[in-house]
Amino acid sequence: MILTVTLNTALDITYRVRSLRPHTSHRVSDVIERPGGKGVNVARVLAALGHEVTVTGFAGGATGRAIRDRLADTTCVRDALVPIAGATRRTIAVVDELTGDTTQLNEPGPQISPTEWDTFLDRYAELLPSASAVSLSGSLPPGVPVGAYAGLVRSARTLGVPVLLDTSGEPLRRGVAARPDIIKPNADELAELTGSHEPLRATQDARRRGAHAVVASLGAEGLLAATPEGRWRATPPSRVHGNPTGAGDSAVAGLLSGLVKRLPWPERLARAVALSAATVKAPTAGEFDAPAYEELLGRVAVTSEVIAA
Ligand SMILES: O=P(O)(O)OC[C@H]1O[C@](O)(CO)[C@@H](O)[C@H]1O
Repeated sequence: MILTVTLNTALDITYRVRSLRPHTSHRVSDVIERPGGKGVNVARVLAALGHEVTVTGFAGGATGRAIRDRLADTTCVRDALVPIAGATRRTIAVVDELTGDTTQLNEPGPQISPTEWDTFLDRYAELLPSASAVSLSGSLPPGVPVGAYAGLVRSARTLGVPVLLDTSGEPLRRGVAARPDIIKPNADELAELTGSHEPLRATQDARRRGAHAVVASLGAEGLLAATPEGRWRATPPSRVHGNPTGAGDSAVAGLLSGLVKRLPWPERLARAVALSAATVKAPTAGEFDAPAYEELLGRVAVTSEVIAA
């Protein structure tokens, strides 16, 4: 099975409004709720691709219950979330129907006690030996140590389980130093990590800091990868309009799926870009449009990248 870790799970709420304008009140035309947090989205996409997935992290309160009830209905996804006293957060994505733009509001998440953190570490240690790969995704809720991902990366590497890290800021900086197999920062996260706003050089720099492979998500421009086997750029055939929430998580699912199937890097990247674009096309955060994925897959351009001297 593939293990996805979401320490800060969320009940993702998507609101559609006619036109979003600050300092005014809005009538919401449509509300959709779904289990979220980055690793939960990764799990859902992996399951849709036919993989067996186990989800771990924390869940509590009515929001946590809602997530667990929905996960129970998701084929191929096993719930191994650790119960907590606090309540799982909500995130709100507001979709502006006129422009198609999305505004995202993410709550910080519940306080995690030292005992709850220890319980999670025991659960992770139990699950790791049967995982073919693990993803560590998203922000850390209050109370979880800032070096948490670094420790989780080290445990996976000790057991020889390939580990992908998708986070930001100091948890990313420390996690990279623990030498994960793959990181998937967006352009801002990569620039913050390396101090470089030139993505190709920044991906190389992130590798020098410890990541074996770096796959940067560059929005509409697709993915840029620096790996031990080479450097590639993977671009969707045309600009896709829609809700980008969860597009990065779908890219992570594509990379993990390709990893466990031992596909060559260019094929992994093509899948990741097609899944990401098909997620933007789907109306709800964290879902992908399956026919669009099949159609886009053959039309993603993957080209080798050379760094100018
Ligand atoms: O953990 P964060 O970085 O706050 O991200 C969480 C959010 O990101 C998303 O996964 C989209 O990538 C949403 O589902 C939402 O839950």
